[in-house]
Amino acid sequence: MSWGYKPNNGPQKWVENFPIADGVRQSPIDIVPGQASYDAGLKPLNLKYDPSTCLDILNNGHSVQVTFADDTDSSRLTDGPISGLYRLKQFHFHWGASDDKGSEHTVAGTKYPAELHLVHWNTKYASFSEAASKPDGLAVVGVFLKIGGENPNLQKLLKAFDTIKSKGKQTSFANFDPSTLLPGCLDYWTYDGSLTTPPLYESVTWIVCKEPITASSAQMAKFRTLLFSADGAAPDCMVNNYRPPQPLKGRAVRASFK
Ligand SMILES: Cc1cc(=S)c(O)co1
Ligand SMILES: [Zn+2]
Repeated sequence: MSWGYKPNNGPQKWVENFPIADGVRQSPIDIVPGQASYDAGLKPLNLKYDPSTCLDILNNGHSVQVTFADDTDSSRLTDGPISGLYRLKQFHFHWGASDDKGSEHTVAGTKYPAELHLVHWNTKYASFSEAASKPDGLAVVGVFLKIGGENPNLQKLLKAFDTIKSKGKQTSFANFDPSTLLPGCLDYWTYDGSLTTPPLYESVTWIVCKEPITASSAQMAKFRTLLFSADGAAPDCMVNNYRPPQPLKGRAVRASFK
């Protein structure tokens, strides 16, 4: 039985096969704005994405993921809390079965309906997979989704969902600019954490944007038409693919803004 989000294979069980689930820098966390310390030394995020690096969109059985060509520096993150240059590898989402939950990070206990993760890897290493297990290997930009007006930039993504409904489905997906999914204001919180899915490597510098982007309730419903299950298996709706907040264990959360 492989890991998932059900009572018998979900976040409460992951520690059985991935003991680091009880580690000292696990993600996500509850971000308490009043306890975050403003750090004037934090630089603004510098994100530059080249839509021509967009390759395909995939249902990997845990989320919907858009993958990028990472053989050049043309889609990358610099500055912010990191040093060096991190290349964009993929982005994906976590969401709930209803609009009242779905994000992984929470803000003073508040859950958002979904959370976008833009995954970047440190080019001091030779590849994503080499970087993925290093303490400074990854930088993930998290963006909350809140319910509001229809988001035209999500539409292109959502239209592809019908062709990747079940686990293992993948289709080419070109010329998508992930910067269209970023909020106008790039104020952020940052802390040292981990992947939020197994293998839960403690390799992520988390960069969580304070400002959410919007999605309509109908657009959120579209995410919920995806399936955890493969073609031919009993259909199992892909919902609640989020890990709940983990203990802070003394970590500092810094804010790039006052
Ligand atoms: C690499 C990676 C990062 C995150 S946050 C995730 O959910 C899955 O895979
Ligand atoms: Zn994620």
